[in-house]
Amino acid sequence: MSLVQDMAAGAPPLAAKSDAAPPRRRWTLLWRILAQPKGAIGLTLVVLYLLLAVFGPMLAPQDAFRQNFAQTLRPPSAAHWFGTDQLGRDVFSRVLVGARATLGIGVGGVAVAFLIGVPLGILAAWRRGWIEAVLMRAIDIMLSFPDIVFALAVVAILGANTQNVIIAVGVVAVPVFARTARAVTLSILAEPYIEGSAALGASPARIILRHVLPNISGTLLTLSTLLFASTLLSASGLGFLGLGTQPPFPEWGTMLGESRSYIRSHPYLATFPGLFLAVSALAFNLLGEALRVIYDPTSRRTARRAPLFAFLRRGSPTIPATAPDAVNAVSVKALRMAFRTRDGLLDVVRGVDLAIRPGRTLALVGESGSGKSTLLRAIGTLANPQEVAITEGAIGIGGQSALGLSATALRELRRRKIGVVFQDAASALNPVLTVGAQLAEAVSAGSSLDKEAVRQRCIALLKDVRIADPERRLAMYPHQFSGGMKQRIVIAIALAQDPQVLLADEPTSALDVTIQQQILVLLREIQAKRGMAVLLVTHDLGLVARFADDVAVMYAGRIVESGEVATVLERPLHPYTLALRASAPGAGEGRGRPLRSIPGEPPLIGQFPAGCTFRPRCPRTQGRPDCAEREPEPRTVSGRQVACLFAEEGLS
Ligand SMILES: Nc1ncnc2c1ncn2[C@@H]1O[C@H](COP(=O)(O)OP(=O)(O)OP(=O)(O)O)[C@@H](O)[C@H]1O
Repeated sequence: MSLVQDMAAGAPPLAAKSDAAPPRRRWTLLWRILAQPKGAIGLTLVVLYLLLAVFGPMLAPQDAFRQNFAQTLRPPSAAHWFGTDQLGRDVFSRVLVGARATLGIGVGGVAVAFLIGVPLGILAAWRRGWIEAVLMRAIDIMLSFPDIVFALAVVAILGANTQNVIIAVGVVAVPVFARTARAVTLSILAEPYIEGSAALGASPARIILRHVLPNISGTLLTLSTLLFASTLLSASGLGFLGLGTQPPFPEWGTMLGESRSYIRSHPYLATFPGLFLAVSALAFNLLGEALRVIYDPTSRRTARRAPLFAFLRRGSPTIPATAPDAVNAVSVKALRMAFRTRDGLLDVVRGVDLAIRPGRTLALVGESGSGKSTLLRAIGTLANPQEVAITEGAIGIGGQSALGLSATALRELRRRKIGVVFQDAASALNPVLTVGAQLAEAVSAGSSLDKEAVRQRCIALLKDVRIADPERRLAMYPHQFSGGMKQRIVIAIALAQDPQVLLADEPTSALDVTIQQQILVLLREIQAKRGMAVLLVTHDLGLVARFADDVAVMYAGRIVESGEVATVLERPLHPYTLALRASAPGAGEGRGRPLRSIPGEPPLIGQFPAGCTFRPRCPRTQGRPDCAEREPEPRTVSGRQVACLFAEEGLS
C-alpha cells in the first residue's frame, strides 16, 4: 500500500452518527427577568411608575396647582394624605402629577445620551485611528468632571427649564454610552461571522445594522436602565438647586428643593417626593441588574483581539496589477506580505506563487505560524490593510485582479466569487439571528429575489448541505444545532452566491473525526457538482491525502514544495515535507514506527535565518555552505516545484 493510500486508509468509517442536536427551549426576555427576584421586583415597580407617569394627573384627587393660604403646611391627614405645602397645595396630588415630568426627564435624558453616545462609540470602534483617539480623549475629559458640575454648566449656559434639564442630564451620560458602545462593538467586530458577512460583500452599514446593533442591544438596554436611575437623580439634583422644572409645575426634585426651608419643621414635605424618587431609582437599578445578569458579556464571550476592520470601508491595497490569470480560479503570483509592527514591516508571506484550477482542491499545509491563514485571508480579500501590507505581487480570482479595487468592486468580488468557511462554526454564526435570517442575508445580498424566492433558495441550500427538514430549521437559532450542523450551515452560507472559489481555514478541526469526515465528503460532493476551486488550510496530512488534489507546503512564509498530492506525499523531495510526513499520524503508525517530531522550532517572523530558512533544522545541510548563502528558488524536479538546492537527493 502506498503512503498516500496508507494515510487515506486511516480515515474512520462514515458511521451513521447523527450530528443533529435536539432543539432547546428559548426563554423569552420577560421570563428571564421575572425568574430573578430582583428582576421581578424591579420590573413590577418600573411598570407601576410608568403607569403613574401616564395616569398620575388623572388620579390626583385635588388640583395640584390650586393655592390655599388657609391650609398651608398642614401635616398628613385624611383630607391631604401627604399634607400641604407652603402655598397650601395638596402634596399627594403634586407627587402624582409630578411623576410625568420626573420620569419624562429620565427617559428624555437617557434618550439624548443614547442617541449621541451610541453612534459615537460605534464610529470610534469602526474607524479606529485618529477618530477613535480624539473621541476617547474628549470623553476622558468629560468624565473628569463630576456629573452635577457638568450638568450645572450646561443648564447655566442654556437656561433653566425642563427641556434644558433633559439635554444637560443627557449630555452628562453620553461618555458612558459612547465608551460602552465602543467596547462592545469592538468585541462584536472581532467575531468571525462579521468577517463572513464581509466576505459575502455586505456593506459597513448593513453589517452594523444587521450584526452589530442586535448583538450590542442587550448591553445597551441594561445600561439605559441603570443610567435611568442616575439621570433621574442628576435631574432631581438640578431641581433641588432650583435649576430644574420651574414652579408652579411639580417635579419631585423641584419639590424637594422647595421643601428645604421647612425640612426641620415639616419633614413630611421632603419625605414623600424623596421616597418616590428613591424607590424609582431603586426600581430601575434592580431591573438594570437583572438585565445585566442576562446580557453579561463575560458569560457569553470573552474579549478577543479586536482587528481593525479597515478592509470593509477601503478598497484593496494598490499594488501594480499584473494581468489576471484567466485559466485558474485562483492565481497568486510572487505575493509578498508584511505585518505592520512597532518595529516596522515584518515579512510574513515571502514570494508565494499558487494556482488552483476550477474543480480542484489545493491543500495548504505547514506548521503553525508559517503564514497559511495570512495567505488565505489575502486571497479572500479579507487581509486588514492596517495590520498587514501586501507589498508585492498579484492575486487573481476567477480571472479578475483582487488588488487595487475600489471598496464597491471589492465587495462585489467577495460576494460573487468567494466563499469562506472558518474553523469555528459556532462563532461564524450570529447567535441572535435565526439560521433562516442569516442564510437569507447571504442569498439576497446584491440580488433582487422576492421573499419567497429567497426562502426557496435557503431551503435548497440547506438540502445541499444535507440538513433534514430545512423548512423547520430555518426558524431555529445557531445554539439549537450541534457543531457539525453549524458547520454545514456555515458552508451553506458560503455557497449562497455560487462562489467560484471556496476558502476553508481548518474547517473541521473543531469537530470530531466522524463529523469531520462527513463534512469533507460533503464539500467534495458539492465541489464536484459546482466545479468550484477549494483552498483548504489544514495541519492534517491524512485529510490532504484523502480530500485534496494538489498540495502546497509552506514554511516560514514560502512555499517550499508543491504539486499533485500523490506525487508530493508519495515521495517528498524537500526535507521539510519529508519531516512533516514522518510526523503525520498514519504515516508511521501503520508500519510499526513511532511518530517523529520535527527537531527545532520554526523561525519567528522577522527572525528568518540567512540563506535557506529551513537550514537550522535540516539534516541535508551539513558542510554545505551553499545553503547559508542564498534562499533557494522553487524549481521543477520530478513533476513538482521544490525549493531545495539538493532536492534530487530525495529521489535516491
Ligand atoms: N497582527 C499580527 N502582527 C504581527 N504578527 C502576526 C500578526 N498576526 C499573526 N502574526 C504572526 O504571523 C505568523 C503567521 O501567522 P498565521 O496565522 O498566518 O500562521 P498559520 O500558518 O496560519 O498558523 P496556524 O496554523 O497556527 O493558524 C505567526 O507567527 C503569527 O504569530
